[in-house]
Amino acid sequence: MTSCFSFLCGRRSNPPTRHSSELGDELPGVHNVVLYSYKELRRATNDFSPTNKIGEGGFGSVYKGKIWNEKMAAIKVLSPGSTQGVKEFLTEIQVISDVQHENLVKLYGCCVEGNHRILVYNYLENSSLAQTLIGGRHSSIQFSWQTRVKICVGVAKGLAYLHEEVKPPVVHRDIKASNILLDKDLSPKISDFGLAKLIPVDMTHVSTRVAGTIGYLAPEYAMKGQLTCKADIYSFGVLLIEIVSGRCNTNSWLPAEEKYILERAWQLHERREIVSLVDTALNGDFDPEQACRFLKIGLICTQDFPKLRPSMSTVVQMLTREKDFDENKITKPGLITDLMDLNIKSAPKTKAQINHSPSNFVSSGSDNLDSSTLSPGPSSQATFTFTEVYDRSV
Ligand SMILES: Nc1ncnc2c1ncn2[C@@H]1O[C@H](COP(=O)(O)OP(=O)(O)OP(=O)(O)O)[C@@H](O)[C@H]1O
Repeated sequence: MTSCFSFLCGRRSNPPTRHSSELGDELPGVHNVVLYSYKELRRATNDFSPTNKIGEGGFGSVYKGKIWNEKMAAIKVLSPGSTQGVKEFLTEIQVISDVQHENLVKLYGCCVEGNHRILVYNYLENSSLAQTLIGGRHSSIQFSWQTRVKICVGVAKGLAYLHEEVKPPVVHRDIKASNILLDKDLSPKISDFGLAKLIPVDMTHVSTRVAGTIGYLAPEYAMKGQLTCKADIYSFGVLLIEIVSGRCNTNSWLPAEEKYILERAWQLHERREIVSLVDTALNGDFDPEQACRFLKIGLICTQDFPKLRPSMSTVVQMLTREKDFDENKITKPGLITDLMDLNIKSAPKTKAQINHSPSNFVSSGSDNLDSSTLSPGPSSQATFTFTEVYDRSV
């Protein structure tokens, strides 16, 4: 047994079969991860039956299944042959095996056997925000104003924990609606840590190749590969406006001036009509002062200049009214259209290129990314990775 994992002994009355693993050599010092056998997970999912399939992402398929003590789990199977996926698999384990917070998804363990790479999480009954509130898919869940407030504050608290309590700080890099899962009480859990980066405490930023999801990408990160916690804060700002408005950040079917949610929010803010962005599905049943406040905090989080974006703990205080802000100081946010103009008009070709090969382009299920122009279509909410650009990953 060469594994460096420390297993969770004593917590289980009848733990799953444990296997020695090459993963231990790849991730020395990883704690608190249970190793499941492939046989056990096959049994749990009825041989990965399509009827137990609950989702599909860039990583591979996700199945529902009962693990050793009748506990329901979400079982994420990495597609065979995905090099990028293996990297994300390892990052995911490294990052979330060590952190615990009520607004972060819980990793129960993993399976590493032969070519099989599988992650096992706690199962969240109400799927993701992308499949329910945002994205226009059919869902019977009613998102009242109070539920939306709970979701926004919960996600903000989860991020504040990652940025300010975990050492070294963790930048998630892919905050978006499909990575916010909801439990049976509609409490939010941030998921998908495959792109996360640990920021050394003595560094102001790390330079890295760009990965994430168009529509949520902070301009300085998309253009220069400069990654700080402020990139997550930008993505959170976009998500916050999506939750209040009940719509996706980009919708090509809408008239030009309404296509991009951030642009729309800024126009309406300037006209002092931002309240009209609040989801009409609420039928007016919301606190207008609080809703406008949330939308303005979304604009503050997405300011073009990263220093103007508050820290996540400040965002939590702003959302919960513990801290005020001066709305006259809100300037134009970093807009996706400006970013696209820059990419198309001025970036050297090698810098603007996105490589489509499966090893470095991560896209979600049926989602389609028009990467030649960086033009976001109605369903361009898939995670992607630019290559050859800022290839100085830390
Ligand atoms: N712990 C979980 N509990 C319940 N459902 C889950 C869980 N994890 C994932 N899912 C479901 O599986 C879907 C796919 O998840 P996955 O994280 O693989 O991809 P994604 O975030 O949708 O896309 P991408 O890979 O582009 O980021 C989710 O949208 C969700 O519906």
